[in-house]
Amino acid sequence: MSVNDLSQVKSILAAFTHPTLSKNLMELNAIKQCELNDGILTIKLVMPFAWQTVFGLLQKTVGNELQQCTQARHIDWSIEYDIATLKRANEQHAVKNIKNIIVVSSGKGGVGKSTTAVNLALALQHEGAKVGLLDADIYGPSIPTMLGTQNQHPMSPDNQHMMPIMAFGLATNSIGYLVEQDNAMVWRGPMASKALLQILQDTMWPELDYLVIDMPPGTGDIQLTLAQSIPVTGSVIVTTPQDIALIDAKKGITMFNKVNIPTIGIIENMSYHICENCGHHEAIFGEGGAAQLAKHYHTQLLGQIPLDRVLRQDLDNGRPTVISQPDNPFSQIYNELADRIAAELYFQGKVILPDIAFKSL
Ligand SMILES: Nc1ncnc2c1ncn2[C@@H]1O[C@H](COP(=O)(O)OP(=O)(O)OP(=O)(O)O)[C@@H](O)[C@H]1O
Repeated sequence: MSVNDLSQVKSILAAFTHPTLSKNLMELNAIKQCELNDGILTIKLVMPFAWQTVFGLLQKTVGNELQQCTQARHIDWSIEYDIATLKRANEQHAVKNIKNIIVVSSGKGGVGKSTTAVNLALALQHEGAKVGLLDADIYGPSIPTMLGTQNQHPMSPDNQHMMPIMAFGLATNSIGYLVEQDNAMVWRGPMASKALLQILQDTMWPELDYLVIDMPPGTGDIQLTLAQSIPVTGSVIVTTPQDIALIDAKKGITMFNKVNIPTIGIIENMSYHICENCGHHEAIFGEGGAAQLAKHYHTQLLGQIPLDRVLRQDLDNGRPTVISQPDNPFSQIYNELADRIAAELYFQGKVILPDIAFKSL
């Protein structure tokens, strides 16, 4: 293959545009191999954020054009991930082995924050990352039930630290594994936030690209203390399109702004209902609110998740949709959401060097 052909291949790859690419693949320095041997074009990418679904789209979009320009019989595509560690708030509390922490919060209870956190964590893993999930929702630690791990308790090899509970490849810990739900509910502010921070610090996390934290709902003292103490890379706010939830979502954005945690964007859950008989989309809780909210606060509407029985049933059965039905369109929605969040985190953030990245307390 001539040098010209190779530069044409690179130009075609660089011309690929997608909402997850604020810089193109050349500018990202993501093209690590580009060779033609015996009619086989080998393309290897290394990406700094989870990107598997968009990688599939890239292949479909440019595959034919690449084959035409190189006359290759076949393209051998591959992707690896070297997920970047990004600057975070409260750096002095950085947790060993964890590159990036994404907090999932909501101004109001019951909007689907835990549902989103669980499916998002699994989707980030599906998209190529090593992922953990910490359930910090003291008022309703529902993640063990959603992952089917409700009867498990973390082991402590040294009576100080806890081994995470592994579920579908995720390293997890939850207040729900440790205390009876009713006991946790009565904890007062300082006690609750102290306990949650201790769980974060005392879990023996394996090396993780992303730790997703399911925060307690609301914007009170517990949430503020956590936001001021957890080494957070970015927050995502879950809301429904209902006015009352949107008002509370605003409080969430304001709280994170106050403590200098970037809000990566807003996820609108229960956005619409798809009629099981005719496929009609109905905006049960109203429409357009989350998009307006995002615009007003100069942030992004990251995705819209429909209200659907399947999502609830799968969680009630302890096998989230992303795991139990990977080909379901809802899993696709979560996978795309995961790519979007990982990319926004990267492009809105600042890469930090690994030596300070792995500093432990
Ligand atoms: N998009 C959806 N479609 C169908 N059911 C949903 C959806 N999102 C959430 N649910 C259901 O709504 C209920 C509440 O969801 P979830 O526990 O995730 O909310 P939450 O915001 O975390 O609540 P809390 O603040 O009380 O912890 C659950 O039964 C869940 O299965």
